[in-house]
Amino acid sequence: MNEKKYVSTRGQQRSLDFCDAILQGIGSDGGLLVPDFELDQKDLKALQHLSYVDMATEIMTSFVGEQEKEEMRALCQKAYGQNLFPQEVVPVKQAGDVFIAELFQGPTAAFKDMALSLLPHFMTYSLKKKGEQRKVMILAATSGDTGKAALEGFKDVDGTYIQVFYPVDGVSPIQKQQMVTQTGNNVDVVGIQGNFDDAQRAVKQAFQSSALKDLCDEHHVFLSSANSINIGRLIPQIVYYFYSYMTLVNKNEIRLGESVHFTIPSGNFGNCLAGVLAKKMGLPIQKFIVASNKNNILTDFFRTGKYDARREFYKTNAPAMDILVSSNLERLVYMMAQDSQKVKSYMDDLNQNGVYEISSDLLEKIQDVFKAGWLNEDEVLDTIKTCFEQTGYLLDTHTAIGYGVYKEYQKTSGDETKTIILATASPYKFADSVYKALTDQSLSEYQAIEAAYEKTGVDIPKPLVQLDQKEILHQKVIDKDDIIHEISQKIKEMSL
Ligand SMILES: N[C@@H](CCOP(=O)(O)O)C(=O)O
Repeated sequence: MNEKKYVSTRGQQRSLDFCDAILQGIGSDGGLLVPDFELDQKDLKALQHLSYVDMATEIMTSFVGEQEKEEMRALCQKAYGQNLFPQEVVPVKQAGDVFIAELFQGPTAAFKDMALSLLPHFMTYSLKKKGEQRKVMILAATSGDTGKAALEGFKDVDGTYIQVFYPVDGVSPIQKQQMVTQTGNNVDVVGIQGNFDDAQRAVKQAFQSSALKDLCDEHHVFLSSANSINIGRLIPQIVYYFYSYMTLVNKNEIRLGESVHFTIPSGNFGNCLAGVLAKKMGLPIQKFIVASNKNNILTDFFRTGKYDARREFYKTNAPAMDILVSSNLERLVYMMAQDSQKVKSYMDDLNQNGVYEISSDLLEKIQDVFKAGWLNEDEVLDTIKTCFEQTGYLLDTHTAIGYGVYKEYQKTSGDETKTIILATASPYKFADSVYKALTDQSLSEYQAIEAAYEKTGVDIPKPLVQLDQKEILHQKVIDKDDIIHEISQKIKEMSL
């Protein structure tokens, strides 16, 4: 009997085992699935010298059950032990007095690869375990990085079809080119006139739509998600918290058991939530420093307890974080409050009125562990320049936000606790902004890649080399209100 069960943050979903949780992707009540069991306390000493594959195996097993450990090992080996990542899956570099965990060494040069190289294996594993005969249609909303990583992960995977929606004017030119040139016989990439929140909202609605459910049944298809709403996206992300921590231990930068801070550039909040799970599993994380761009709704939330989405949406030079409805905050509130009724009423408030406010005792608990801050676009560019000049480390626009927010925290608090910043993407994915930051000159995206390389000597990730030469295969752009229709069209085509 598998005792690792998952329930919804909103309390109205029967409990599911790991495979059903992965396949279903989201709670049937619109909530997000969370573990309904005490998380294993990991023995840090036993993890200290493990390879990435072995560490991932240990962590995954905690969420599936000991009896499936060897199967987990085989999946982790496929994801991290072959040729998708370099030998050092997550290098931890030093930039001045901070440590930077480079999560962008995978096939699409963004941290989403850390989970999306494993999620497709979870998915096929679960399809098989459940004897599922239907095809799964994976939906993803993206503000730039998830889309490409999900496409790359799921392309040509048997039994799956993937459809990605991205804001046509809301991602970097490189991110867009990565998606619209995607090959594979089961992929669909659709631009929308709208923003990420529009795409995410429609995708969430698709899961709740009884008309779509009927259509799916008729065509022997079911829906799942490649976004961090799927618990299968979060679990693999726990591993790099442990791994980067152990790298510092093994380099004698910290003692085993010493507390550290993590700084996380945040949008949909999945990256941070994985850290919260790592902390619950015994990783000595003292604080999470949550970094935002001008869409600073998370900063306001952590400072005031009020989540107010009734505000202007900005397009910024850190587009992957251009998000106002940060899905995984729901999981955090659930985990801190342990009260699904409360979560449901907050989410009802958010959906109906665009705002909710948590109780003061809950805020106090959250503020014990979370600090938050944000940078505007000029500050992002200044930070890239200063960091490069002072340390020689080249940040992308999102990681620069993490770096800048951390530096401000360090200055104002005087807190010198060792800190790891999660680097979420290669600087070359945002080359025009990065080049502008370094030189104050504007170049087109592809010229900026070359020029930034000339200036810094930082290697250009292979997947971005000659990206501009690739054939454009996906040109479709639709209105944000037509997303559900587009999904239904694809369901019909899938069974042809
Ligand atoms: N920043 C993301 C937005 C979606 O986040 P996810 O972690 O829920 O997939 C992106 O780059 O698409």
